[in-house]
Amino acid sequence: MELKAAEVLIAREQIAARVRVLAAEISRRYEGQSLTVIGILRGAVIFMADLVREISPSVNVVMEFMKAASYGSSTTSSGKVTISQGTGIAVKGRNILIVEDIVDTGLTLQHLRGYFKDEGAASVEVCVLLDKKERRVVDVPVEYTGFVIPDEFVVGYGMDYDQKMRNLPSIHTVRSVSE
Ligand SMILES: O=P(O)(O)OC[C@H]1O[C@H](OP(=O)(O)OP(=O)(O)O)[C@H](O)[C@@H]1O
Ligand code: HPA
Repeated sequence: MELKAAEVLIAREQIAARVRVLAAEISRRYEGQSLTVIGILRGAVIFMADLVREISPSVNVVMEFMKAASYGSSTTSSGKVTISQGTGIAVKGRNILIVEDIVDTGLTLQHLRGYFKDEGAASVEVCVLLDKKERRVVDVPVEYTGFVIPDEFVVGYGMDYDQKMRNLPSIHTVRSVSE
């Protein structure tokens, strides 16, 4: 099936406004401290780039990236999540903020939270732009959430369908090209 972007679900201006609010909360929480912000490739890249630039300079931000893989079909996860590309940093004693574009089943975040805890992080928090709450299969804490969205496939602002449409500045629903 081939899909294309349909209606705008969240416009770029709405995203920008919400990112500023999230960054302000994060700035208050980590004022005067160091914070290692970990973007989960690839979907989080654009959100993370905008988020870190809105965090106050009074927070000492370090940027890192990692990649997680979950086995299963493209739309359902089997529950087996692995870190396919780590950061290479020593996690012990750091304040970690995991940045994700979207939380769906929650399995990826559950695995990543566990990983950073096990590695001895001083603190672990999560910031997601979108939360598809209805899809959750595990109860995983998310400290900072941009928007709760319905169970609809979305693209843009970093999110893809078949690696495409990540570059769209707004978040869109999709429809089949034949429609
Ligand atoms: O809550 P879950 O069900 O675990 O799903 C969320 C994960 O799925 C997406 O990544 P994806 O595998 O599509 O990779 P991408 O970021 O490269 O698009 C998203 O970026 C999260 O990492
Ligand atoms: O709606 C979505 N779009 C893109 N990637 C995703 N990964 C989980 N849900 C989605």
